[in-house]
Amino acid sequence: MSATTVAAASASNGTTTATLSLHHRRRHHHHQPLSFSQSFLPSKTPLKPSSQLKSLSTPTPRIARISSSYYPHEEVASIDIDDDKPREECGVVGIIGDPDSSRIACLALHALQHRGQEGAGIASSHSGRLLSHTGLGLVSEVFRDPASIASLPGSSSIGHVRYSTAGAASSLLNVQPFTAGYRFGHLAVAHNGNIVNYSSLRSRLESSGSIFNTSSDTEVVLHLIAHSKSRPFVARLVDACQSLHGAYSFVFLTHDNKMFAVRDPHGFRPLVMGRRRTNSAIVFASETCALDLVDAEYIREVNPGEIVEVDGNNDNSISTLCLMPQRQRKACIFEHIYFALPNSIVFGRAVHSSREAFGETLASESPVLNADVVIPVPDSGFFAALGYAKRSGVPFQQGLIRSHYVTRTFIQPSQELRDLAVKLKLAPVQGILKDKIVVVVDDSIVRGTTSSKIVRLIKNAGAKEVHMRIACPPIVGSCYYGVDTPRTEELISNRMDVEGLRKEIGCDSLSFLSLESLRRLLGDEAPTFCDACFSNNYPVPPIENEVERAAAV
Ligand SMILES: O=P(O)(O)OC[C@H]1O[C@H](OP(=O)(O)OP(=O)(O)O)[C@H](O)[C@@H]1O
Ligand SMILES: NC(=O)CC[C@H](N)C(=O)O
Ligand code: SF4
Ligand SMILES: [Mg+2]
Repeated sequence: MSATTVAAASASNGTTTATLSLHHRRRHHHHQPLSFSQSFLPSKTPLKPSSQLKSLSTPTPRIARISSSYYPHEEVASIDIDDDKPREECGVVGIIGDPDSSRIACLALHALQHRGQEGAGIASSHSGRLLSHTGLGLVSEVFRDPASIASLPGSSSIGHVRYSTAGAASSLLNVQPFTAGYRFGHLAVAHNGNIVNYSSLRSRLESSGSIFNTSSDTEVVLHLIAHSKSRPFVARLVDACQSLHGAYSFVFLTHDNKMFAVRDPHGFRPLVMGRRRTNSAIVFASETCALDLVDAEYIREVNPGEIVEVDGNNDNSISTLCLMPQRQRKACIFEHIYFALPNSIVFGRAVHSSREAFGETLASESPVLNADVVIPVPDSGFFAALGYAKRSGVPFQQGLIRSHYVTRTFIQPSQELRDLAVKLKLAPVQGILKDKIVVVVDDSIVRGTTSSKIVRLIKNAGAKEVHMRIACPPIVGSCYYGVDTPRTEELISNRMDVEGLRKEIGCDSLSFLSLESLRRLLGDEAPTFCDACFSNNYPVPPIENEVERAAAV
């Protein structure tokens, strides 16, 4: 049994009652009951679809101007959506050298929909102008009307799907790409990540005259570019990025048909580059699954600290520049655990293989004696469960069926409604579960709500014993680099030990993959991954964000 495993004293399968010796330093020990105060609504309901179409071709002011400010009346009330999960991250795309660039960008955004469901947008460069269309909701909602794509002509486009880390989730103003005018022309940006020193940068910029139009951290980069005195554009970009701390995978598009893909020196967030097989258009995307969908062959990652420039006026010529002195890569391991799609290659590794390996090791570390069946918690627990079953030799079955019409985001006010929410999303298969010793494998536990509901469902379906196995270590720290995990106090593994959590969830035993095993599985590359949400070792000190989050309580 691993050091992060605990079994119920009453478990009759041979697992022993464990005394806890967790590897992870707990900063907070609030032994309070979970507090749930949400309302039950499907995810799409609260986000009133709203969109805006705009063209930037007017004379330019001295400072950066965010075009969405032209439509302040379209701002909608801020509504808090599901806060008990790690929210996905954003997804970015860029296509240059394709006469149908906005349509291809839209397809690529569909492939990245799992990375953000709050808003979507595309900006294109056409005849010296930037055009854009952004809206709240899913890609299919924002681009439902074919006229929206038709209104974005041009051979280069960038796109974005958003899940907010800074700035109101339901504000149309915060939906990217942002387009801005300044003294050298027009510029659009799409960002995945989170700028840790955003507040101090914003204060500094405001004291020197900048007027901000959004509450998003991303906007600071446009002001920094506008303030830079360097030339050409790429030098202004370097200037701006040198002031940023934290995580950024950016795609920029200029009015004169140039595209710039940039990754922060630690390379927290993924960004890959490919080439369309049909017409050699260059494609940038957060994940390779987007390249696959638009028939682009994978070329390589944009390297940490690198700027890749593609000149659409010069036969898509590519030049690259190292952004800053080399730092150690700190790629987000949570991409492999939960966020990325299993069919993507992220940070040079196949996501499905990582998950299978996590599951296999979990099976070796935390076996369940006499288990009858291993079942995954769909969707993201699938490959870890497969790995667990393979290593343990216990049959793999689909004991929970997931509805394809229910998204990840649920808001529920009471226990009855939370149970109903899970019933809508996940249905137990009684024939597989009844009278069985069931091993349930999920990728992660954040607040513990999903796990407790699932255990109840499976027990109600007649299971004899339910053993939860989690294919990552306990999450004890918030993320400041682009994953909007709840505040530290809300993370259940920060509020109780594994035995407390097991009781809360109501299962017969509970085990997590240990941090040591996770690192061992990454081999020589382990030091090049960020695992701060498990270890509290933050590669970029999150002091400013800590202060902000505390103030926001
Ligand atoms: O402990 P919790 O706060 O409940 O959060 C953890 C759960 O949330 C995620 O699933 P989600 O339903 O978001 O997405 P999925 O369908 O892709 O697994 C994750 O896979 C866990 O199942
Ligand atoms: N998750 C993300 O990458 C979000 C990007 C940006 N920080 C925003 O809040 O819009
Ligand atoms: S803190 Fe966790 S979620 Fe955030 S970048 Fe690091 S590993 Fe990823
Ligand atoms: Mg899940």
